[in-house]
Amino acid sequence: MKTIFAVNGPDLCPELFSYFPKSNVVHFDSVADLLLHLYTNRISGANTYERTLSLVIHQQPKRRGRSKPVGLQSSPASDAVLNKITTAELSHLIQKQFPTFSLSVTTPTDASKAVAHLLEREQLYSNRLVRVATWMYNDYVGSNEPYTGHESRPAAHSHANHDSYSPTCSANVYTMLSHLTRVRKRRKDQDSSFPSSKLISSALDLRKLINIPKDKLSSDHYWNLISTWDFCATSLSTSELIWCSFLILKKVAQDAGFEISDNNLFLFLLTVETSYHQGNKFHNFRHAVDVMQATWQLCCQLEARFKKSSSILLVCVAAIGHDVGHPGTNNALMCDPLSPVAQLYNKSSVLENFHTEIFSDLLQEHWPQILEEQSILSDTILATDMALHSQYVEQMDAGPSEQPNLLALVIKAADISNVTRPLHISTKWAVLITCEFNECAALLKRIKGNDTYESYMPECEEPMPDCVESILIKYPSIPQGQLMFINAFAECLFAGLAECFQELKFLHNNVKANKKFWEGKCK
Ligand SMILES: Nc1ncnc2c1ncn2[C@@H]1O[C@@H]2COP(=O)(O)O[C@H]2[C@H]1O
Repeated sequence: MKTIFAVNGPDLCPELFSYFPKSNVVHFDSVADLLLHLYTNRISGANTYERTLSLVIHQQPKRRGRSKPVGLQSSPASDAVLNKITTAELSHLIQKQFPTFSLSVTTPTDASKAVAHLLEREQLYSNRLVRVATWMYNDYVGSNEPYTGHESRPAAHSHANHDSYSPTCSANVYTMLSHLTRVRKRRKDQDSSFPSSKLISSALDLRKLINIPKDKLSSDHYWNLISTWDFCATSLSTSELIWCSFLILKKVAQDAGFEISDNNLFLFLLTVETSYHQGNKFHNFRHAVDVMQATWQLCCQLEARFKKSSSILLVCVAAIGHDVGHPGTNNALMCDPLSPVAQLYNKSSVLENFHTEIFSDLLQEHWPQILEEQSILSDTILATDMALHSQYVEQMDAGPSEQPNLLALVIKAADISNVTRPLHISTKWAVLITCEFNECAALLKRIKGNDTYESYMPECEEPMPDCVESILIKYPSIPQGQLMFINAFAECLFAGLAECFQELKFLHNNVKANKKFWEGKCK
């Protein structure tokens, strides 16, 4: 545990410092300052709040004197209102705004207990593979024994980390099950008694968090970047990714007549960003922005074919949320060994169902109007399940009367469109997915008990070289892998799309050109 955040000047008992150095306690005078600090560190990458366990010790205000729950108030001095929330409310707000953070909130009274508990877990959690296994399998603690699955665990043990919401001491170690459980509880209780995230957008000017050089902002720099197929999300910072997403969504929302203020749109995007695991090599916010930009570009090409102006907005929103909470693995690993989340979804489109449910909850809070077309959201996200790939390709081949839903086809194409980007961009995505595949293989080996967690050496940690030839020297297996993926999945999809929609012929031409290059490298 790197830091303890102390909010509102709590009395910290001396016992605490037998576990933890005093110098590592950071004090905040207000909840607003704490939130700004969390966002700033996350956006800059200084602390993702995923690799380590963090703790907030919150001094609850002495006198409240309010009759309504905070979430229902609209005070002009919102930051003052924000500062009056209880520890339970702060814990709830943080879990809602920073869903993937392993950040616990506690009272001064429970602080020592919480610190001891977190320190006990922390050493294990510092290993990336143990973290991923914990997210997926919930009760998994990274022992070097083979893991056999959720069903086979004794009941008492299987919920060891299933932290039901406890206001005073919730040792919040992120897991997919706890995320889903919270979302389901919110839906069931419709709990308006807890603070609405709107409290944050009315208290903070979120635009100020986006750190971008002035000269780039004042010109058409980002607008030019997002308006072409040469968009390269891998070379953008988190601030720039949020800014590009803001530009796209503001435009398509305006065209569709779906009102959202700039500050609420920033809050939505910040919450989407914190719903992705920044430490994943491929399935992270960067991939989400890449897929949304591709989706938007494809929609611009196909614009005349859409019956409703809201379609483009809905599919762009679906695209940015289509992988929220992704553990950086795959459905096969979710199902074998059986994870609790796979069990809940009956092993069917497990990750896609999970993303849909998590993202619907996020939209309910931040942009409920989008949920008026809930079926578009779920149909498009579910369409990204590669288990359905051949079904889509076959339907397209069967002729116009059998054609699948156009929006589903667009997001599906966008999801694997990295192989149709210009070669220097496509190669970078290839490296990232290859590193993620390698990590999955390493995890599987440890789950089976064939290697130890301690021996794991993370890959792709240094910056990637810029030119294709240098990348291939470092990652010689890329050409073979790309050829396999293009031959097995991508080429038939883009050929089918080109056949049905001549506007999308460029995708087929691009993938054929990239394939030729990879073939040349495999000779
Ligand atoms: N460039 C690529 N090379 C190999 N596999 C890819 C590539 N891009 C996408 N994929 C695979 O296609 C899948 C699409 O769905 P997922 O995002 O679940 O996971 C993705 C990867 O498994």
